[in-house]
Amino acid sequence: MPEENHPSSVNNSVDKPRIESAVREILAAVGEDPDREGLLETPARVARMYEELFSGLHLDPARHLKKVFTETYDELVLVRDISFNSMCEHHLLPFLGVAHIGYIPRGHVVGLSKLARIVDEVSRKPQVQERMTETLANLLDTELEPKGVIVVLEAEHSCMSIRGIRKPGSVTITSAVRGLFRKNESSRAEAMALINNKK
Ligand SMILES: Nc1nc2c(ncn2[C@@H]2O[C@H](COP(=O)(O)OP(=O)(O)OP(=O)(O)O)[C@@H](O)[C@H]2O)c(=O)[nH]1
Ligand SMILES: [Zn+2]
Repeated sequence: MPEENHPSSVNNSVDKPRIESAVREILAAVGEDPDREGLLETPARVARMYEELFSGLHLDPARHLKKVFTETYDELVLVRDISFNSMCEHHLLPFLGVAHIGYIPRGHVVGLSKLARIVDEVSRKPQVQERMTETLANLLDTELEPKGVIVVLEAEHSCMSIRGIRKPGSVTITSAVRGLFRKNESSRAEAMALINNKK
């Protein structure tokens, strides 16, 4: 089977040699010696790391939501505390946290793991937290056509923790609602209470 069709292969759309030469340039530009022993393999490591961290650029997360199960259940389904890490597009530093994904089915449900799979895949690209939140909400809304969708992300941005304003511990919360959650305040409040009801 060719590598690009192998299910376990990371996509090969990332130009690793190009990343390697760019990383050598950065090392030289900051005053390092890219040829010293400890740094010799660094450009190749960074290239492999970016291939992993940006793999979402070349994947379609909607494919995880194509297989559904017919169910009459039409109350809230909520998976809370799905850990994720993404990359801030302004500084290329990670933002890390948890996603809470809820929806009210309309005749069919999706496997619970698929909600975590789409969080993983959507997270693996340079972006801002607001867009990641909207992307997840739109994906669920379009693919599942549920009665409602709620997505809440809580994350710490390392561009705010380790540089610049340096406020470790600050948490950014974003939310996106669709359908019933947009119109119905009590449904939204119920979902938010479950999300916030942390043990
Ligand atoms: N809205 C939003 N802003 C983000 C996100 N990630 C990082 N930022 C912000 O992006 C902004 C970029 O601001 P700039 O003034 O262009 O860059 P900067 O001089 O490095 O900013 P400072 O971080 O304030 O030093 C900063 O305020 C970051 O905190 C995000 O997911 N959403
Ligand atoms: Zn940033």
